[in-house]
Amino acid sequence: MANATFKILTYNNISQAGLKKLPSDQFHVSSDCADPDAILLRSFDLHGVAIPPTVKAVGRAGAGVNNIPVAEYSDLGIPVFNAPGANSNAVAELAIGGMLLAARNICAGWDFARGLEGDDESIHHQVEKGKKRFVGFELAGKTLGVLGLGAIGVKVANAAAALGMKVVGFDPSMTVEAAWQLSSSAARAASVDDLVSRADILTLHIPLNNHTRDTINAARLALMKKGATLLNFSRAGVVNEADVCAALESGHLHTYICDFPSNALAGQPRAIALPHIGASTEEAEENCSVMVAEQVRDFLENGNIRHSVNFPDVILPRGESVRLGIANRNVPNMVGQITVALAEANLNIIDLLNKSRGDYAYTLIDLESPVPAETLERIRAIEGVLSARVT
Ligand SMILES: NC(=O)C1=CN([C@@H]2O[C@H](COP(=O)(O)OP(=O)(O)OC[C@H]3O[C@@H](n4cnc5c(N)ncnc54)[C@H](O)[C@@H]3O)[C@@H](O)[C@H]2O)C=CC1
Ligand SMILES: O=C(O)CCC(=O)C(=O)O
Repeated sequence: MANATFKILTYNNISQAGLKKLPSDQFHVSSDCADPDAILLRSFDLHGVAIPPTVKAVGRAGAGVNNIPVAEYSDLGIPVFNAPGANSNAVAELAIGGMLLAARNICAGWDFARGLEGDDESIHHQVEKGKKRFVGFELAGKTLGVLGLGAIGVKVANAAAALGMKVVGFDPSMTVEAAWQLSSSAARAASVDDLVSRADILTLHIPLNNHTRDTINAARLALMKKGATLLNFSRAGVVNEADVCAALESGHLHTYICDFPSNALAGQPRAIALPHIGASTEEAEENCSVMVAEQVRDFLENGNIRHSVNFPDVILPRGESVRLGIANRNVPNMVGQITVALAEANLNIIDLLNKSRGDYAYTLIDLESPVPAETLERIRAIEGVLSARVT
């Protein structure tokens, strides 16, 4: 819709590169807005937050959406967008860094070196005497287990293979695109249990949801090789932290490297917890904000859906026509009832695209003439229609 002004509420620090995609003559972007058309956020937790009824879209400038009540928004017909792959390189590089931290005892060694006192000759003497405490191991030849072969997992697997590691992965829902990108040297584990039992180093790159919570628990830790290393740049909840601490204390697990500090981990000398910086590079922040801002803008202006986690991709090229975007339940006769309402208002359809995804569907309809308010209300009142909007 030309000259529309949309209000965007931001939580967290959204990179300027993305905000520039929302020109100020058409978008009011603010961290304080009572009636936003869309919300842009990173890790802010929206669970339990009552969002205003004006909200039409939510954009997560990142990958994980466990901080967003996606099912609740689906029932309101609100698409949740994310930025698949946009920060994957940043996380993959940090995961490789995490492996090196563990393999070469870098944090403990650096701590020791920074604590040395005396003149340089004395420091040199203490270094040569003390360094035997920090003997590590090389990555080449070790087996890396990768759980979750999506955007991040595949990049970690390929980088590890290039470092001479043997890579084994498990992902029952790997996409064809990810499979094309994965190094042909990577082996396929038969199950999570098989994967964890084969790994010298296990790295987790799965989303946190009801199926993946506590994936690494006492039983799985017991299957791991004695002295193995666990990396978690996914989410705190995909491991059972108490079980990880117990495995560190028994010595069965040698090191736990993660992006999620906690009081329990602070008391573990062989746990290294970074402050959720996996995606904290300028490049990743820009990529995520640009991708999600463009997607939210296209939805607000044209009703197009691209990279939503709860609705299908539905994209129609935009002409001069009036456009109607309808989110509905994926049940019979939705398009039938909608087109009857349009026909009875004497509205001629120029183009129509309807796609479904699981329990939900989305319909874009281009019309020759404006939709009267009562027709829009009639469509909204159809059982199964979740939201309807003219753009
Ligand atoms: N530390 C940080 O700052 C960041 C953390 N993340 C976390 O990493 C996760 C993965 O990110 P991406 O690779 O970009 O997502 P992605 O969606 O490209 O890949 C996730 C993969 O996990 C697989 N998967 C899901 N459940 C599984 C299971 N039970 N067993 C094995 N595989 C399973 C999926 O099939 C998919 O291929 C995000 O959901 C997020 O939680 C992502 C970006 C930054
Ligand atoms: O925005 C961030 O820094 C967190 C990134 C993240 O965890 C994700 O993209 O899933």
